[in-house]
Amino acid sequence: MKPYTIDFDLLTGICKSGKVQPVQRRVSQMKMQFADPEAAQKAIDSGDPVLYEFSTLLNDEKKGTLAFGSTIIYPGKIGDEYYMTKGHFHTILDSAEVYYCLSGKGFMMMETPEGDVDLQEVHPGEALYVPGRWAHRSINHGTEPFVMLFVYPGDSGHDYGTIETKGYRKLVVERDGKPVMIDNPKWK
Ligand SMILES: O=P(O)(O)OC[C@H]1O[C@H](O)[C@H](O)[C@@H](O)[C@@H]1O
Ligand SMILES: [Fe+2]
Repeated sequence: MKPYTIDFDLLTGICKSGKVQPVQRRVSQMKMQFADPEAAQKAIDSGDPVLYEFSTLLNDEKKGTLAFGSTIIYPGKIGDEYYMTKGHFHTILDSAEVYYCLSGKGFMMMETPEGDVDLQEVHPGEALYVPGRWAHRSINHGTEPFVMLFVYPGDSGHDYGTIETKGYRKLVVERDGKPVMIDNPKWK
């Protein structure tokens, strides 16, 4: 493999050269992850908005490589729950990941299989280190797109199943105009 460079706009996270194509996720792709599936269905019926999109350079997906890219979580809510990513553990559970916030602001919701929970707010210019073993989900509680660069080991893989079946232990919802962390009533 040869070295290469790639552009990411420092505000929007968009790769203008088209060297990497974004993947979009809409409400219909994660209806059951929201606390209020009826609110999700309403959003689907009225145009099924894009919640977030990400552009990943996967490279070889082999041990020793790095995958990297940008992710954009759009502002909005489903019921009183903010737009967020599906979230995942890494298949190789002890694989870490670094995020760097380019613009907007938001949270990273993290939890371990043992039940530790950590919520970190990130602002432009801040890097976040997600150690191995921590599932991670990005949440936009702001009014602008929440944009981050990320880097993780190329062979780490994505385990979505655990989160899809169990859910996250905690949710972030809006109460009196402010984000608050609450227990997930549907957590199994
Ligand atoms: O994979 P999701 O939980 O849907 O999140 C979307 C993307 O967001 C991140 O920034 C990760 O680094 C990517 O690996 C991930 O695929
Ligand atoms: Fe990840």
